[in-house]
Amino acid sequence: MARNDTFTGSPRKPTRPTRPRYLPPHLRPQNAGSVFPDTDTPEFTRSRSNRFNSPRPARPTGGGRGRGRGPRITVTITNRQNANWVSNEKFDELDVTDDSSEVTNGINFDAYEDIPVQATGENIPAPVKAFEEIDLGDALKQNIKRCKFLKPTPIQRHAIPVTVAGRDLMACAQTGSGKTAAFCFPIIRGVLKRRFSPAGRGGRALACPLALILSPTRELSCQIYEEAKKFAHGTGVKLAVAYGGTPIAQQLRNLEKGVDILVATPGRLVDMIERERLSLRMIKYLTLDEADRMLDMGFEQQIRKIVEQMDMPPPGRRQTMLFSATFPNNIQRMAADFLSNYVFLAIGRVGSSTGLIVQRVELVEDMAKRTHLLDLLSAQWSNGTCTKHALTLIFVETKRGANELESWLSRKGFPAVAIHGDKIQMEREQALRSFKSGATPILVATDVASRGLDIPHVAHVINFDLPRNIDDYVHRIGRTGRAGKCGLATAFFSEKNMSLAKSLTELMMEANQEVPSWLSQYADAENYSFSGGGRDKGRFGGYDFRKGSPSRSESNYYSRGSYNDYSPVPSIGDYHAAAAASTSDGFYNDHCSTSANADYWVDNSNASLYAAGPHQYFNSYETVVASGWE
Ligand SMILES: Nc1ncnc2c1ncn2[C@@H]1O[C@H](COP(=O)(O)OP(=O)(O)OP(=O)(O)O)[C@@H](O)[C@H]1O
Repeated sequence: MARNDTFTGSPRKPTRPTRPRYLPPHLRPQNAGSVFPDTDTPEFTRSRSNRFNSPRPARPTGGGRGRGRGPRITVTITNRQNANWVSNEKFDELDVTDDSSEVTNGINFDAYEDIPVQATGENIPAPVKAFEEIDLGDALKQNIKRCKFLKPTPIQRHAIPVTVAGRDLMACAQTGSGKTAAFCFPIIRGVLKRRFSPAGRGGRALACPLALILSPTRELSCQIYEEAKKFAHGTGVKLAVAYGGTPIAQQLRNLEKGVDILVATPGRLVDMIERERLSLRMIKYLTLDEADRMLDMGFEQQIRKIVEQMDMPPPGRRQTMLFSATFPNNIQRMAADFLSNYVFLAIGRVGSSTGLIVQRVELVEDMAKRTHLLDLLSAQWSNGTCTKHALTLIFVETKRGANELESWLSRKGFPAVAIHGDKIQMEREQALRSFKSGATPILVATDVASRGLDIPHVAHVINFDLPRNIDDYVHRIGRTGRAGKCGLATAFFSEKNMSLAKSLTELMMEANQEVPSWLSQYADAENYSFSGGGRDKGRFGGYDFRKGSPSRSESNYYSRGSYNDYSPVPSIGDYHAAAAASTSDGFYNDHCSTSANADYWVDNSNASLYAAGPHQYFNSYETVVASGWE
């Protein structure tokens, strides 16, 4: 924090000595005392210290603190006697952006109609076009309006009717496309309908929630909890969150107060069950967010224990929802154990890397990465595109690497903070807060921050070290380009990453990105050697593994947003399968026409971004920031 105090010129006393900041000669502007001169202004200092000193926004403005994208507006409440005032006031405390301009500015809902959708399973409930079409209850609907969710996103349009109808679901949709609400709304609705049932709920010492939402990281669990709290505001539905790294006592006390919906990470959940403070016997709704991660080798045992070996009702007696942006076939197969007569939904164009994210891959030797990063950040700075409203998230491979890069960047005058699994929870939370607020506009992270986190204003994701697995890449770059906004992702590709060349090339091609010729050559070479890190055939957005390779006759429906449109618009899975089988049923042609219509949920005002060639790199970046983020 001391470093950031220096950077912003905050009058607060630093808690530890300020590090001297070196400014490389090539970065020295004529009269700058900071690498980020705009944040040195008294105005920024003032607003930042306000934010830190007061945990809540000043009233009677309606502007929330947090997750907003774009400038906030001040809503003056003219009638404080209004019956809604108290309720609205409390809602504001829940970190809701009250920027009425942002929804229409940032998200182009018209582009929804072009989204390719695949749904398989028996008797699939029809999708809806508006939240009003679903019986969600008045209180929940009011909260949806307060959140400025004017229209459901494609995953919400298709998934909510399925789960409201009581069906199990395996859903695959692009990063940042609104999956959280897609599982929260039906759960809250269901809990509201059930919670007054006379069935015993355990009593004070034993908490028996009706719904359990599991996620792989503490930060993601907290985020889902905060989001669900907004949706459940004023409904009487009780929520609690349980995650490791913090004392369990307070979390147990919260459970004692009663809990309908519990959001948890697996480890802490098991701990609570083993202490006999929590029982899963009343669970009616089970959600695994980032389900493929939850069922991969790292978590599978724990999840099986929770779902199969504790007292949770079996499939059929509970409703199970699995959500992710990626769903490899082997994981789908395993996940099927947890489901009963489920609907499979794949929503999104190709790959989970939406056209919203401009992807760049640069060939950089390991030894040269730091210099290259410095050049990149310097260029951003000179373009004014590394500010509190255009954050940069840098992924590295190891915890040690994260610490080292954080220190090095700070020494070079770039305010950075690191997050990784070896930091204590308080440090992790502080780092994230500082990054989100823009006080520290660069976050260096391991994969602990790669999934699910919805941080407004992340304009640039840099894969300083590429991950080993293409799915991790998809999730990492998905921290930008969210909710209809544009973003930029840059990857440093070195010799170590050869095994990723093929899958990366495929992914970029699918997302209409410019693939450097050297990368294509590596990908070709990889074809002749091995295919480690490659994608399963027909995987993302993929097809239901129960059906094998997709074909028109097998699938229940393919559509572009409209349920009645049965035209076979393929997803990436279809694309691969079609390529592999050289089918003649028009997949390729259809795919091409889909590609031409590439803008899923795209802010069309950023069209120039997509036309930008390699030499327009920073110009295009500027476009992202100018029109997409601020
Ligand atoms: N219907 C909607 N209208 C407007 N904004 C929405 C809507 N649904 C979701 N959002 C916003 O979109 C953003 C991304 O949503 P969310 O975090 O649920 O994405 P996700 O699909 O879970 O992403 P990831 O795959 O990275 O976990 C959030 O800020 C959320 O508030």
